[in-house]
Amino acid sequence: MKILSLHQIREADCFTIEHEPIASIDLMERASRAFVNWFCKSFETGDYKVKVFCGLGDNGGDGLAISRMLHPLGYDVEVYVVKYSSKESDNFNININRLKTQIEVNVIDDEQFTLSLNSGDIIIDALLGSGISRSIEGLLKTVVEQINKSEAMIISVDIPSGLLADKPNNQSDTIIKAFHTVSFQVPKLAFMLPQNAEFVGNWHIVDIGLHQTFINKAEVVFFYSTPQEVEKLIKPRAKFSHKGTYGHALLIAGSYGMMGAAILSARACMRSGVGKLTVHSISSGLPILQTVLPEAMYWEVLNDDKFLTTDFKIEDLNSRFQAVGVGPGIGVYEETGISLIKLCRLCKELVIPMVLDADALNIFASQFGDDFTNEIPENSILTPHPKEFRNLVNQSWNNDYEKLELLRKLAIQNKLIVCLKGANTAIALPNGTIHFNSSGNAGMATAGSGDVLTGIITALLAQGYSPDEAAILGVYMHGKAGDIAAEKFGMTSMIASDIIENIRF
Ligand SMILES: NC(=O)C1=CN([C@@H]2O[C@H](COP(=O)(O)OP(=O)(O)OC[C@H]3O[C@@H](n4cnc5c(N)ncnc54)[C@H](O)[C@@H]3O)[C@@H](O)[C@H]2O)[C@@H](O)CC1
Ligand SMILES: Nc1ncnc2c1ncn2[C@@H]1O[C@H](COP(=O)(O)OP(=O)(O)O)[C@@H](O)[C@H]1O
Ligand SMILES: [K+]
Repeated sequence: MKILSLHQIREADCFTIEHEPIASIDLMERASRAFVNWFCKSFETGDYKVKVFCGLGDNGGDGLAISRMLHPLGYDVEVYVVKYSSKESDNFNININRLKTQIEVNVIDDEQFTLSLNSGDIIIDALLGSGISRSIEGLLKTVVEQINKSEAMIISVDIPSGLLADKPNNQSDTIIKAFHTVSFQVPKLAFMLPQNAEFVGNWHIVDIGLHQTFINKAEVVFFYSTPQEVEKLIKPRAKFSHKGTYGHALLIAGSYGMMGAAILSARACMRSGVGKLTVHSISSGLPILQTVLPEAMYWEVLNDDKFLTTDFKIEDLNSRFQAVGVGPGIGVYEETGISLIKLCRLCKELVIPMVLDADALNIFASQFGDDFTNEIPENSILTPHPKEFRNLVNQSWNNDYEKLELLRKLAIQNKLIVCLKGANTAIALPNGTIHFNSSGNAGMATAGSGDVLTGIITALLAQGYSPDEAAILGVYMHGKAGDIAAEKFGMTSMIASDIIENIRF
């Protein structure tokens, strides 16, 4: 799903009005109806009040229309209009006239006003929408602060009032802290970013029928990968296929005291459809590996080191492996760094796709400085978490928008696929697009879950998925497995092994 810029959202509105054609006020009616449908599915009527706070622009117009629609459905609706200026939008004025015959409208025009808000109330925030052009001040600020202080559940229409849709707010900005945000047609970039989580809450998209011709043609940088879109990438298994059809993966993982990382990524690799898997690890880890994962083959480090010190040769890899995953638990030893460089050079020469994770990335950051990317083959997949990413780019950022720009730059300039992990993992592709993942949950913030991801993506590369597809599909299936695990065990109790056991291709 495309994430349109604010400018494109306005253009999509205008295009729809002109080409459907539909009057602007009727489009507002449709948007408000879509919100109301969502609301009715989510909340039954009861002995609580729905307090709708409206601004004076079109977002306020939505709030008025929503109030008019909810009232006859049996909801106990109270309407508040915050009169922070003398200018109302046309659609606001039409809707206030339509509403007035039905419900009394409370006007807030004095900063001394104290709102009476109870914990059982539902507040609908229709103060400001995507038309915000400056920080919230004065009367509006007082109202937003009182709403945020209340214990009522806040539901924002389109976007939390005060939040900018696709650029950073000032740290001191006053912004509604919604529990739910119900947004029209497409998600906003702001929803994807950790810095806005406390404002956006759980977000939902409702279809308001903006013209598909416009949306299909719109050129965008950011995408939200919906389950429907991503699951289409899964290749069915052919009836007469055999293990050779699904590739042979090499996973290089583990060191003394870190064999768990190797086991987790290897198990996840086997669960993700690879034909054959060889694990390269230290020889003292061999008995553990062979016991817990008899499906895999092993190639141990010959000298009995506690870490990887392999002098990789072309004949070790040539015509054997279709994908190489390296990093989980290998440690950041200098000797391992030398082996890693040899490995990367051979993979580049033999054009074997790679996944680089965890300590492989830490080695690059600590031993190879700013030139680290010269050694990484083009089209490799990197899977850093934010701290590993910071060390890799050797730069910090003031806000999440700057972080995304650094991510894009890394992917474009070096022709890499970089998965910046976390909630809504951001996958940057060499073509400059960024794809946000839709699956996963905070239960995955547990040791070893990143190792699982490395195994999954390595398996997909070995099966012939392109690096772009392997990254997008792998991250999604990892999150989906985490979601199933969370349902079974609870977010707090689930562990990385539970993610593996619930991978479902
Ligand atoms: N255009 C359309 O066809 C549709 C628009 N819709 C709604 O319209 C919204 C956008 O409407 P608008 O563009 O009128 O924008 P807003 O409703 O956000 O209001 C913008 C108005 O408030 C003023 N303003 C901006 N920042 C302010 C601040 N900090 N303090 C005080 N006043 C401020 C602006 O000068 C402008 O007059 C969307 O978020 C959505 O809710 C929906 O009804 C769907 C259809
Ligand atoms: N709050 C969260 N919501 C969704 N996914 C998360 C969350 N926290 C972590 N994850 C996922 O869990 C994995 C954690 O990886 P990582 O930090 O490398 O863990 P480890 O190093 O312990 O293996 C990543 O895929 C990340 O996207
Ligand atoms: K709003």
